[in-house]
Amino acid sequence: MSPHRRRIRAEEWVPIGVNALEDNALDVVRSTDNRSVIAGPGAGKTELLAQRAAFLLQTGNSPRPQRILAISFKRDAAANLAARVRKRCHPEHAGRLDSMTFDAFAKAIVDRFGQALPKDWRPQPNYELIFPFERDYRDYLSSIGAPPAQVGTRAQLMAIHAKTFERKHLFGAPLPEKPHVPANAAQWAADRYWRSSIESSSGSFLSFPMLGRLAELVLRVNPVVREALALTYSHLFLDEFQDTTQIQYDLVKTIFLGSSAIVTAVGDNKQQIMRWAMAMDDPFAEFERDFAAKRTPLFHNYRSSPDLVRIQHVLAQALDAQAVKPVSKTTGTVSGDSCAVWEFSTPNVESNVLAAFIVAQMKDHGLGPRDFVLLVRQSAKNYAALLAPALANYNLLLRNEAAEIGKVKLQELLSEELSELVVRFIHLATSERAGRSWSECQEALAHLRGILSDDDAARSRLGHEINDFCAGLRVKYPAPVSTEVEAIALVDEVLNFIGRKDLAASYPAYRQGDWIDKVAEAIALHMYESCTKATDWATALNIYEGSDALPLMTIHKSKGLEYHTVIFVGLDDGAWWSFDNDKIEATAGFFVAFTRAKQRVLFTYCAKRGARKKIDPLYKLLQQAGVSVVPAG
Ligand SMILES: Nc1ncnc2c1ncn2[C@@H]1O[C@H](COP(=O)(O)OP(=O)(O)OP(=O)(O)O)[C@@H](O)[C@H]1O
Repeated sequence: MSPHRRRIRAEEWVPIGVNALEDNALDVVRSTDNRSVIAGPGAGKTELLAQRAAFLLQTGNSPRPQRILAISFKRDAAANLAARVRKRCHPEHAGRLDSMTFDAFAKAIVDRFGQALPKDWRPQPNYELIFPFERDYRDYLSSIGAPPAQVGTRAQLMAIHAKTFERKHLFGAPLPEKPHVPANAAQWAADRYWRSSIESSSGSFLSFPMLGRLAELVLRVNPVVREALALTYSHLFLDEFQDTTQIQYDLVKTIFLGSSAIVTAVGDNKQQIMRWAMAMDDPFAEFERDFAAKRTPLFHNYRSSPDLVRIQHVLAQALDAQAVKPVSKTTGTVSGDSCAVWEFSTPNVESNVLAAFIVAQMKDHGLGPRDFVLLVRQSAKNYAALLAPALANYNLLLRNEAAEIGKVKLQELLSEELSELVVRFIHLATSERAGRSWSECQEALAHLRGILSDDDAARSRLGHEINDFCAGLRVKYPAPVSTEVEAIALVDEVLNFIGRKDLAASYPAYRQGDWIDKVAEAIALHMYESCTKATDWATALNIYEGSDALPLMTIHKSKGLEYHTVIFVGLDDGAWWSFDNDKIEATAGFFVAFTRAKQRVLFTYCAKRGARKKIDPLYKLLQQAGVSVVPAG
């Protein structure tokens, strides 16, 4: 049944696309107060948010013209939530959900209102985004010389750990309206850091944590803007709330605390894997206190088979002794062990055995390449170098999601609006039957150009324009491009047709700096790469989107995703070298990786890559759960 626009009475509303929701989930979907939902993996937390959006939009509980703001951690999680809502709601309803990442949200605020910041904090509008690492802070501290004598000494400066500098001194507290007069060496260094990032002679250089703090400040000192923003939203959803940083939480508080927006925060403490990136110790407790939110647990697991849920529970208890065992709502469909550690003599043998196994499983269970994921702890590129040729022997493509294309990560590139639009237009121009693409392209352009759905004349003109453009493109590019120059020209042509100005007007990220050019460059590079492996456009676009490629990614990138089979390559000290630094976070990472699987989890071990002494606790947990270690080649 296609979703309709008509308002549904709240009493008559039923969940869409799933058979049922557990009682607590339904209670949260219909709730009118602030809630925190803490539940294990696969409990349907993201699904609950999608259902709640549908409920609020379809019943009018989120009254027009107000909107719903959903904040996720990753671009694909944000896109996934929006897609689930689009699938279930009429476009006019789905269009009132703004689903984005925290970073995008903060950046959009600074991009829109940054010039209203107090002078000392006002960045140049064409600031550049930077991504500093711990070593950059270390280098900075050792490069800035000695503070003035009345403030402190160089020895005091050198005693500050780079992490403490970042967490406490740079971003630990909301920014004051006027910069502090530094009282000690750390404050002096932090103040200089901010000053040089904002006022350097070569422009402003801002990281996402800086944008978060600036966004909070601009709204705090401009109450009218803050109120307008708060009033825009009737409801706020916060997904993966366990990984919220103080910066993000302060921003949420400044905008929404005391506003009429109703907040729903969902997450799982056991999946907290971003403490290294400044996640708060216990964001749920603070949220419940500040927003008087009621905690509501969920008890089902809709993702994993009963046997995997049993093993997951052993891991869960290592992270939280009070964890309640969830009830699996699916059935096991694979024969043999649903989890094992496979030992290999060399990484080469490992790659070949895994490739053969995946191909056989695809055949046996009618699966596609994207039902599998190859997870690694880090250095995905090194693993890809071995695994890709082994898979290629079976005509399987590997897609390293962490690969950098120009200045953009592949995983990010593919969820860029511009990338999606360019692919749609090329598809429309180059395929014989592209009925759905045609209406998608028309819809997207009408939206960008502000053409209303009932303006028939403008829509018809737009239709002709699209047809003419695509006909021209078809003549110019009958086959996949064969040079990088050609790819750049093609992307440029499509981009100009879509309209840089209209894109910038609709998407703040494309308004700022040269991000749109970086994305366009990455699209062209990736398009060229994809074309080199194809003889026709359909195949080239397929390769571009990776719909038929097996994904390889780090644990961190796998958050929120799910696969039939998870293969974790390299359960050894080499990959988990920092295990001793934060055992809890490392175990949480292990838990996240494990819980992405619906039916099977395989770990691989190869002595050539490292011992398994440091991570013995992980092996012990598997042993405790009855998981066997077997020689596999
Ligand atoms: N009520 C339900 N009935 C059937 N399937 C469901 C239900 N709720 C969720 N699912 C399915 O279960 C899977 C897990 O749901 P979801 O991704 O929302 O879980 P989650 O709690 O956010 O997981 P995680 O924290 O592990 O990322 C998805 O495939 C989803 O479509």
